[in-house]
Amino acid sequence: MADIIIKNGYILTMDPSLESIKNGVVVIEDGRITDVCENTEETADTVIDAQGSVVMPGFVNTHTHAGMTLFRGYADDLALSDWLENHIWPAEAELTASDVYAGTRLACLEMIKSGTIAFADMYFFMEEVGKVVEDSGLRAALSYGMIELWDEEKGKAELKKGKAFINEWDGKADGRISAMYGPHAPNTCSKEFLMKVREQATEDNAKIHIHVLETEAELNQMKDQYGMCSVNMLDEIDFFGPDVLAAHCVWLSDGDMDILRNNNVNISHNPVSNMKLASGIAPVTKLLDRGANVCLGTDGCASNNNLGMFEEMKTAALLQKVETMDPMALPARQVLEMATVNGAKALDLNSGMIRKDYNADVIIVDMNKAHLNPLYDVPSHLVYSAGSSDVRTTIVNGRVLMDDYRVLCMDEQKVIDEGRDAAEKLMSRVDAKK
Ligand SMILES: N[C@@H](CCSC[C@H]1O[C@@H](n2cnc3c(=O)[nH]cnc32)[C@H](O)[C@@H]1O)C(=O)O
Ligand SMILES: [Zn+2]
Repeated sequence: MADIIIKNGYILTMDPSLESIKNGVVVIEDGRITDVCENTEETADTVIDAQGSVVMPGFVNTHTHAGMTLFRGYADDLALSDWLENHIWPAEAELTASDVYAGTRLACLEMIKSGTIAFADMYFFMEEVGKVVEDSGLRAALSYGMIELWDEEKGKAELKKGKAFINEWDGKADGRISAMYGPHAPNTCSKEFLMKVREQATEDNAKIHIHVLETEAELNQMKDQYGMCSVNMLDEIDFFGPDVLAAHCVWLSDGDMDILRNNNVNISHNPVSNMKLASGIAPVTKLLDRGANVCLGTDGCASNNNLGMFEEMKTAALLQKVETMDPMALPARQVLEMATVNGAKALDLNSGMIRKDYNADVIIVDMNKAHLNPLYDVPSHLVYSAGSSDVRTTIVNGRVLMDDYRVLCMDEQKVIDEGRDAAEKLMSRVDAKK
């Protein structure tokens, strides 16, 4: 007997070798998908009727700072350097472990409710993030964000923290958690420090998560300092590889794109954050045309201001169209791939498709809504019309985290209340320092 059978749904497989099934069945056992078909004789403990819904792989959010939910709407409408240096960093200086715990729980609740099954995170107090991910049932690739600022002693201490986190957390929660090194960016970490991180990551067989060329200011700073851009500098020190997840990559030349593609670097595009901070427009269409693995992230809640992947998909599609002045650029199906298949590839997850032997990381999207009717084309609706609140069921590793809009893995109201309380106390400490 299987654990779960989902029946009567439109199965959007995202599997290039298996077309979508109009009225199909997904069978789940021991955390894996064991069958995807039109009909089954199989029985299960739990049978989910997905009538009028789309059954699809859950989203992979490849760049966020989950704990930053506490700064949602705190400092809007500012440029990145002013925003970070004068608002976010002073506030983050007051963060405690329990704040990050509360903020990350709020983030996980939001992600489960909006159909995200895995996320890549870079922040402080990552042990707290690990605990939240372990309990919530989600998957995550976690990194302690290391900022060195050309201070050798600070660099040593940061690398030590990064390594300790990896030693303790990589592979935890039945393999749902992986740990990465998180050197913040080429303009907050020296070349020497980045070389050390690369060496250490190779030795520990750990991946690397880093911000790259998010702003024009970074590009200019790099040119002044090294006489070349971040991508060239990182290439020169042999930093790149398929184990690198580079967030943003906005200010790329054609040569930079070739370098990223040739080194199989995973690129997290975060269009809402890039638009809100007026960082610029990443050349996503050109990267995808070259065959690069471009995935999708929301960035933190202070620059977005939510973790919804539906909104991120729509924004990505619209932004490329207006950037290239080509309405055919980045069509719905391709954006969906970025948010599922490509994200899973970047984090090395056996997820991102509804396919036999893949992880049972499945969401059910309710199409019986005014804004989703009539329905001609499923990918089109998912990208251009649907929203976070249309997700009715979220399953990760074969565990139902949300069933028909009811969150089962945490007390929703308590998580909201505790997030609000933590933010209020944090802000009174920040105000007292002013
Ligand atoms: N150990 C470091 C913490 C780094 S966590 C990662 C950092 O990235 C910051 N961050 C969030 N969004 C962005 C972004 O879009 N660009 C650059 N940094 C960001 C975030 O606020 C946090 O300070 C320290 O002691 O400061
Ligand atoms: Zn970021």
